[in-house]
Amino acid sequence: MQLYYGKFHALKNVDLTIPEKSITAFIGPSGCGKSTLLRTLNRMNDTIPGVLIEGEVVIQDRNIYDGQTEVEFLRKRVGMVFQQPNPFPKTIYDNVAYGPRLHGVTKKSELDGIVEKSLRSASLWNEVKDVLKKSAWSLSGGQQQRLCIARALAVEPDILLMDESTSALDPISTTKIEELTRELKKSYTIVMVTHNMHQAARISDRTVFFLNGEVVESADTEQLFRAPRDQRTEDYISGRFG
Ligand SMILES: Nc1ncnc2c1ncn2[C@@H]1O[C@H](COP(=O)(O)OP(=O)(O)OP(=O)(O)O)[C@@H](O)[C@H]1O
Repeated sequence: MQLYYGKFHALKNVDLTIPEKSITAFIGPSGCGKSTLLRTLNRMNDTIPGVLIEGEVVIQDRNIYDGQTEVEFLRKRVGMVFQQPNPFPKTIYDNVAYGPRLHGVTKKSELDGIVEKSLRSASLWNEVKDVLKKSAWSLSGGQQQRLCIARALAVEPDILLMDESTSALDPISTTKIEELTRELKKSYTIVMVTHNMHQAARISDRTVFFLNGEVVESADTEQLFRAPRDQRTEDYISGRFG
């Protein structure tokens, strides 16, 4: 596929397959198009004026740019977690219940179940189970980020997009989210953008290296870091630029 911001050709001939139930990391220097591609996977670029996308992005046998796929379909199938934790100014409970309520779940017992399950999946339940009615903003940054993960999981997506989701966090919170991500890949397909090559090497199964809007190399993480095929990948991972 191709993506243009006006005249600027931001993604060039991107042809990728992202395996299910595994972690794929996008790496590359600032401005190479990692976040643009991530946002293409849930059509978050739709709202940016002047964006033109050519080609197909296929999720579960559907080209999400076919003109028929509703954004609602994507919002349910594809969850996203951002760089800065961004819980709503609501209680912990209401943050997690937000998506299910939007999708029509009203029964309290059902919502209670979803909230507990999602918070457990995000490894946050034990820390918050007694303070569910407290404001989400009373949590630490790392807890807020796990709450955002719980909020994303509450609508039972298949795919979880993470855009530098640990870069605003301290090392302990980062480790927690990395461990959590490893656990989540058993049930979800995870695509993450990271500036941190060590993080990609530590937790991802596949790594895609971008440069100037192009995919230079896409390979099993272990292979890409041990024996990159392209000289530019080698230069980047050995710290010669970026
Ligand atoms: N809304 C926009 N309008 C115009 N150009 C944009 C827009 N968003 C991104 N770009 C340009 O597209 C290119 C790719 O940006 P993108 O944010 O995808 O890169 P990135 O690899 O994620 O960078 P970073 O690591 O710094 O976040 C950059 O040259 C950027 O300036």
